[in-house]
Amino acid sequence: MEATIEVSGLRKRYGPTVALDGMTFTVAPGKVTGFVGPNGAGKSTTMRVILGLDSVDEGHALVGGRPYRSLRHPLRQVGSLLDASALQPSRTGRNHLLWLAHSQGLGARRVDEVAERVGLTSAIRRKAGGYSLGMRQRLGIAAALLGDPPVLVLDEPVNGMDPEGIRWVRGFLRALAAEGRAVLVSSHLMSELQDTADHVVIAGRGKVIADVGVAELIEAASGARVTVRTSDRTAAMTVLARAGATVAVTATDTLTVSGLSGERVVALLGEDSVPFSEVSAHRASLEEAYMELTRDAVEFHAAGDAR
Ligand SMILES: Nc1ncnc2c1ncn2[C@@H]1O[C@H](COP(=O)(O)OP(=O)(O)OP(=O)(O)O)[C@@H](O)[C@H]1O
Repeated sequence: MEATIEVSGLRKRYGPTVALDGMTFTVAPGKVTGFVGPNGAGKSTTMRVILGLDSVDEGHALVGGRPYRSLRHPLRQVGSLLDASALQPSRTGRNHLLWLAHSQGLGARRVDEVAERVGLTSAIRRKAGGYSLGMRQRLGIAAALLGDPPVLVLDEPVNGMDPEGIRWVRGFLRALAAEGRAVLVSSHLMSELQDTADHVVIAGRGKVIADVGVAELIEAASGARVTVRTSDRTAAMTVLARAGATVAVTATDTLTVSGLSGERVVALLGEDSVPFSEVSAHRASLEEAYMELTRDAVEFHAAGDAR
């Protein structure tokens, strides 16, 4: 099976709420594709449609060229994690996996393999009800991997994980993609995808607002700006503004300059003997790039979040 996901023109309403408004993107094999957007952007609904759990008013989603519901062995073709807390608390982690494995004609050996792969071996015989959210996420990822599927769909897999867990998921997702799998992973925080995603699909109000490689996105958001570090901020601002630059103060000793090249900044500061310890091309963080793109698409802001 070709390891791809194709989402094409999905439209869906819940009464007056437009959940999906033409959502369209493709997930390629061998990459981690981050699916990012503010709350209510339509990420979970899209994932449910990909997995055949939700219907749409228009459009279609294909996995390996076919609708999920027509796949012969769906769990061997697509692994998914939608809600890590959806488990029976009195069952051990191992029994939870055994129950799923049996439904796919898989045995106990595969269960122990995936438990080991996600680092749950020592806890796998304990009741899942006593697991932390992070351990439940690992159990959910183990379940997604049971059928060794070429496509993975994971909804907020780092939710509730501690920094060590988050680091583990990042490396793990990269390794799964390096094995040639198509990995679609959602998050409402771009920063969670830093060092993980090769590509991002940014959603807002039910549609795609950017579908772009991470390197390209950072490059575009960085713009033609220059970072200047100086012990004489006032003098530097005066000289650079006089030459026509737009200058913003980004820290006590740091300025971000637009409208002049790095070489020109160095020359101007040199001519006026303004001290500086660094002049470099500004590099936007993934978070910064994301904020710029989603500014107009945010459905609502958290209370107290000034606009
Ligand atoms: N079962 C439902 N009934 C009514 N409205 C729904 C239902 N499911 C989703 N919606 C609405 O559809 C829109 C998209 O929701 P969805 O959960 O797909 O977004 P999301 O990007 O996954 O957000 P979050 O990060 O909060 O999970 C939202 O406005 C949501 O309130």
